[in-house]
Amino acid sequence: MKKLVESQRSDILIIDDDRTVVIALNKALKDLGRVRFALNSKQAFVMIEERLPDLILLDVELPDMRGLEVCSTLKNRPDTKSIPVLFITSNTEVGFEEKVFDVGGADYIAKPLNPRVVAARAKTHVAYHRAIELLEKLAHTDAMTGLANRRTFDEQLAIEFKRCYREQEPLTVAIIDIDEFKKYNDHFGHIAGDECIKSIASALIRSARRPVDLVARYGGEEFALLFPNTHAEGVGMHLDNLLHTIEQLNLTHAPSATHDVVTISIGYSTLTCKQAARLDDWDVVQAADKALYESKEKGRNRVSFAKVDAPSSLT
Ligand SMILES: Nc1nc2c(ncn2[C@@H]2O[C@H](COP(=O)(O)OP(=O)(O)OP(=O)(O)O)[C@@H](O)[C@H]2O)c(=O)[nH]1
Repeated sequence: MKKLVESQRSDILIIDDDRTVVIALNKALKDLGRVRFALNSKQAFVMIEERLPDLILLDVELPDMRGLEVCSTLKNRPDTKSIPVLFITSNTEVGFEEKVFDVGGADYIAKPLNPRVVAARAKTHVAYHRAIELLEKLAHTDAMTGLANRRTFDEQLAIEFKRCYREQEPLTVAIIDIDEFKKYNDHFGHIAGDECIKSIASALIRSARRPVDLVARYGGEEFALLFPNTHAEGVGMHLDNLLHTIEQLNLTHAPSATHDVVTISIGYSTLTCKQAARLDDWDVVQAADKALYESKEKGRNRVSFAKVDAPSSLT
């Protein structure tokens, strides 16, 4: 893990309007990676959009916005909240230290700057940030396929469910299961079974239509797809195409299986914003699961749709 954390070049953003400070910091930090600098907060936010830095060194007093405000803004944005912010200050006011931590600052360095202290602190924070990012990634990724894992699916489902209600947009969920996979494993062995799951996972990710659509490994030989802002009609044809895509992978199935090549079954369901107002996010998954069961019952290698039922407490 240490190697992975250190392998990429880090990106450090200095936000300070004092050019002498910028020059001193650049000299102290250039060995740690790429150093960029902004002279005010407006410039800084543009640079952050271009690329998320691994560390921000922030002057407390900027010409257009207070450093504390800049830090609060960053900590309130999902994409920047985990970036460590190190304040640079000559402020000796009582209580200032608390203010830095109150707005989510990682630490502060007092002027006059000591280049070795700056470099040491920066290095520690970059390493922490990298390690946390890596852990986050590992916690949300299925190790075998590289797809999003069940945890990511559950989290994203909860987010999209709320959005469905708030923005009055439908939300479609599909569950996919590899057909007669036990026969595949029994015939070819577990390692070949893993390779088969990986091939299907790659095909599913290649077939994703939009960046917002989520493809996850739901568990075992099951996958789950999330289509935000999408009606059932918008997804049906795509799912039919997925059946063909998997068939065309031409993965030879076990001799005892119904089809010569590996196939999948799909169930899907759509939640409208009206339903989101009175149901749970799991109701749409349950409905998709019910539809998957129907696909299996009807002979596999097919797509079925099921309406979201009212929860038992409402029926
Ligand atoms: N190789 C491999 N096999 C897995 C993995 N996860 C689950 N399986 C296997 O997938 C098989 C699923 O079998 P079943 O649930 O009986 O279903 P099936 O044989 O696919 O039959 P249908 O779903 O009815 O078409 C089991 O043999 C599991 O051991 C995995 O990560 N790797």
